[in-house]
Amino acid sequence: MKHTTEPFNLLVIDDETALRRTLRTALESMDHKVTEAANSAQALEAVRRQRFDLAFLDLKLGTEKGLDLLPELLRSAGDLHVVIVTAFAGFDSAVEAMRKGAFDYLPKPFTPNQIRMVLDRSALVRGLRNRVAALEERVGGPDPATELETQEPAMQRVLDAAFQVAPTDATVLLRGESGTGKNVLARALHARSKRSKRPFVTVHCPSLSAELLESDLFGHTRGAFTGAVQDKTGKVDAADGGTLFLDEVGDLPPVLQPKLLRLVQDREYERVGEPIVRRADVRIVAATNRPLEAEVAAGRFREDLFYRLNVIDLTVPSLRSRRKDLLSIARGLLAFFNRQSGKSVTGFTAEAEAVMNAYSWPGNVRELRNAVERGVIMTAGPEIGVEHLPGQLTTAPAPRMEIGGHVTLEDLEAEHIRRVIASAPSLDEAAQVLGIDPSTLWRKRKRSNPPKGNP
Ligand SMILES: Nc1ncnc2c1ncn2[C@@H]1O[C@H](COP(=O)(O)OP(=O)(O)OP(=O)(O)O)[C@@H](O)[C@H]1O
Repeated sequence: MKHTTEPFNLLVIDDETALRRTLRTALESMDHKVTEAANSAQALEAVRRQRFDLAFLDLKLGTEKGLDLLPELLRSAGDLHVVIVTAFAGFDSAVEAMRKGAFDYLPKPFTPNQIRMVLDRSALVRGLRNRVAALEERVGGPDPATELETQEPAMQRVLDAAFQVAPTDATVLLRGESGTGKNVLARALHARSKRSKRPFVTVHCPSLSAELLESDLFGHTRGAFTGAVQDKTGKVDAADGGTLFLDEVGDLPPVLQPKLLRLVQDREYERVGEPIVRRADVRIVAATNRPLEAEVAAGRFREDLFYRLNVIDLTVPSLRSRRKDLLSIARGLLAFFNRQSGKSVTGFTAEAEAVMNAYSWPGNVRELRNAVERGVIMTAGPEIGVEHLPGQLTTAPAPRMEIGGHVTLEDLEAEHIRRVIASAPSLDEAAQVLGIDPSTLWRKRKRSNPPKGNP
């Protein structure tokens, strides 16, 4: 008998050994993984140690009552589906169990077909829940169909490496300037992994205070801190079986770094206010737009955590170093904004294309996306002209400076210094990245007279 859905991780809770074995045999013949528990204590211990998709719970557990265990099970494992099993198929106990949060009810004796129907329904509900979570993730803004094809060898190497590690569970660190598409690549990695049917969950490390971020990541129990009025599961739990994406991981507050290290290293964590060790089955992908080495050198990022995250590191190239891809990405974005606005703009004028090609795109693909969106809105004709593009494309033409290009060492150094300063949080840190002391940096800046607006 084969299962019709993905293999489940199942828990069978019954005090009678013979009944556990019968159910186990039936479930294993459908290729599911089964763990047994003979009483409440064993069941609770099991759900704390690992994640189960579904538990079969007998209403009669020797001297204990399955109905008393049900709320505790659900409290310990937020999204567990609990199916009540009983020989006393009283309507009242079924109603009571469903009221307390059971997923379904199986009266004994049941057939393999009835088991299969319950599992199919559970898979359907879980699949819908994952889809809702994925859609909620996108509510922040509709996403264009991202084009991962590239004409640039450097980008192709990144994509090749990314797709090679995608099916493994290796931790990946994505580096690259802001807006280069690290988020997009993280999703593509997940989509090509064996976890693709499980959730992809993003944690924005800089967006919350340390206290809220800890609860966002790991969850909390009621009363763990002011405002924690009820138990809450965290994103590690929500990502179980899937991928946890830690965006801007360099901004993770120091107090949380040992906790993240434990998660990355041992896949263990605790909810805030609950000293119970939980196990997480997540693949970790982290992203940073700052050189983490500088954060480590400045004592703001733990070195051991850095090494744990930096197992496979991939640097997404800036848009200015992907010139050959620029117009094809722009055309893909144009098609997207046409659909969104109901317009039918056919392309860019030759002059607009020349301006786009010459511009340095410090905000990378995000800036290009905004420029194309603006162009589609502003043009009344069939094409986007220079006048429809944002002003900075023409007023601040940055020099095109490529290593190995026709550029003096002095100009190259000045441009490198300008960019490091622009991405570092302070001049001291920029000096550290550059490997010079702050006074030398100050002198060099003065000499090269960088544009105003930099820190
Ligand atoms: N290849 C692409 N095709 C179309 N759009 C893209 C592509 N790559 C990135 N984008 C778009 O560019 C924007 C920025 O991408 P993304 O958020 O992945 O960058 P990021 O490197 O993670 O940025 P940050 O470091 O600021 O978080 C998004 O709106 C994304 O949809």
